[in-house]
Amino acid sequence: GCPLPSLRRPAPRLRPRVNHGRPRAPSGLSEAGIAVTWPSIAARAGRGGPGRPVRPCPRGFRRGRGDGGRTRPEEEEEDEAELEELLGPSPLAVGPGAQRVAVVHPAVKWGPKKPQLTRAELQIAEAVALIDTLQNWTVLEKIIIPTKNPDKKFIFGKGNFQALTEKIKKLPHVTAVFLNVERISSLTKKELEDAWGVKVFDRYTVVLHIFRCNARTKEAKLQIALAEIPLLRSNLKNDVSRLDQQRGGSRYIMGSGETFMETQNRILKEKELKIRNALEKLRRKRSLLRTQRRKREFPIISVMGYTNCGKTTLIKALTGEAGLQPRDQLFATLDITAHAGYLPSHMAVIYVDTIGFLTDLPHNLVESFSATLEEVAYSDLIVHVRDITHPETILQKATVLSVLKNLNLPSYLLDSMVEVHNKVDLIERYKPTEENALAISALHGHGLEELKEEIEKKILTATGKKILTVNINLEGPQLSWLYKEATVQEVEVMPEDGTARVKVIIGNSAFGRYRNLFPNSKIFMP
Ligand SMILES: Nc1nc2c(ncn2[C@@H]2O[C@H](COP(=O)(O)OP(=O)(O)OP(=O)(O)O)[C@@H](O)[C@H]2O)c(=O)[nH]1
Ligand SMILES: [Mg+2]
Repeated sequence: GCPLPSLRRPAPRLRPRVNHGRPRAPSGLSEAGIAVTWPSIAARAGRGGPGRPVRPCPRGFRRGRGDGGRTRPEEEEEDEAELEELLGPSPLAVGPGAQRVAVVHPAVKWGPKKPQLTRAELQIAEAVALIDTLQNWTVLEKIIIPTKNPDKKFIFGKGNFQALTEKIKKLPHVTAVFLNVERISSLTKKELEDAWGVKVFDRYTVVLHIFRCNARTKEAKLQIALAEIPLLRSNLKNDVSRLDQQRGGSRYIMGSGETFMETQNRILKEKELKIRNALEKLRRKRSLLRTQRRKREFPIISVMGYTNCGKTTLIKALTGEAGLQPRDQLFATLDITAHAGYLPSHMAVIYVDTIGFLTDLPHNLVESFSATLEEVAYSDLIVHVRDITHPETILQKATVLSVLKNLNLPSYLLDSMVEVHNKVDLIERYKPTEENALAISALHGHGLEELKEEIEKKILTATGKKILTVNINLEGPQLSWLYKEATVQEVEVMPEDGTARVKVIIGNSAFGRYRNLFPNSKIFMP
């Protein structure tokens, strides 16, 4: 089924809490709208340093993503009404019912279109995984049909088509055929449906359906609605030309001077514009969020990788957040969500969970989601997670790297990327062949300490921060200055001489100012 969750109301603004003695919670982030989820501190007793009480988790943090930071409730209600309208039922929706599917994969036999890296069986396996992702959908039959050119209007040769039609007709329990090509025209779809007597879906429709079922936030829903527009447009063209053939010539809508086609096209154009505007509004809010993030200086780590490689599982393991739900599904995560965690030196960071990648992801869909991925440009580090047990792990890596390249990310982000080889619990004595790659099991928690060390090293380089210990006089202003300008991690008081050793994470410019202001303060570099 495909439940349609109702639109969530923005939560009220939250006030950040002052918090000394341990890393501050990145509270300001939730103010600006992104959901930052904060791991339970109680589960990390001992992290706060010896003898210091461990504070409970800051209250009021929302789980998942919402949209906050708005001021006028009337304006919000208007937006909400417009969104409800834009996100109403789609004519392209596949419907919630169960489907028993025959997967038909046209395998290219020869010629320039022959895929270099992917074998037909693996492509079929991915097609089956897409179907299995959908509740109530099952694969009854897998059929590979040789073809010369899958992009042609008629995907199969005449003989093949007849054989296939006979085969499908002999499968009485099948309710739909999933033709594993990127897209078929609505005309071809209709012809095939007439010939086979069942519904016919292409990759685009199936992926779109999965997205629709998994979308939780307004932004994801809007992006899906946007991805549907070109499909609606081409359907309209086909429908109209079919009508014209039947009736002979265009019809005018009474009194309007517009043909049916023109009216429908105009309506579509208006809808597209509205969706783009609504998305733009959400994005403006997010850029506000970015400035806030910058100001508060919480390093951001984007966790990326092929779908189902274990991104969500890894973030769950790194943040100890129980609410995260990794699923053995493709595109389980559709929305960018942020989650707070600590690095070994107690530095607070934000991990960003992202949408997974897929080879041959329909072009329009990638486009409608690339804006979401552009956010990655504002992170300090990318962690690339790979499912090292997958037979196509090398192709998957190539796909991810090529998508990342097309996002126009700053080169330092690509150069500093951390490559993580996940699911090593499934392979005996696994050793990465790539230099610098880290072997982990996100599920069983192996290799996570090393990973955190590596992340911390790179984050310190990326953000130009240092970790150091300074000696201060408790009567002087140093301690409160440090609390204000840097992140104080530990304060070790020496009562006999009224001083303290303070461990801080400090940016370059703040460090320069500290040295000017307190030239006599002793500094211990690590
Ligand atoms: N054996 C094993 N399974 C793992 C490991 N990490 C993740 N998995 C499993 O892989 C599946 C996918 O995990 P997710 O964390 O949802 O993957 P994802 O990359 O977030 O997937 P999408 O959001 O769909 O792109 C789940 O069934 C996890 O339990 C691991 O280290 N070992
Ligand atoms: Mg996920």
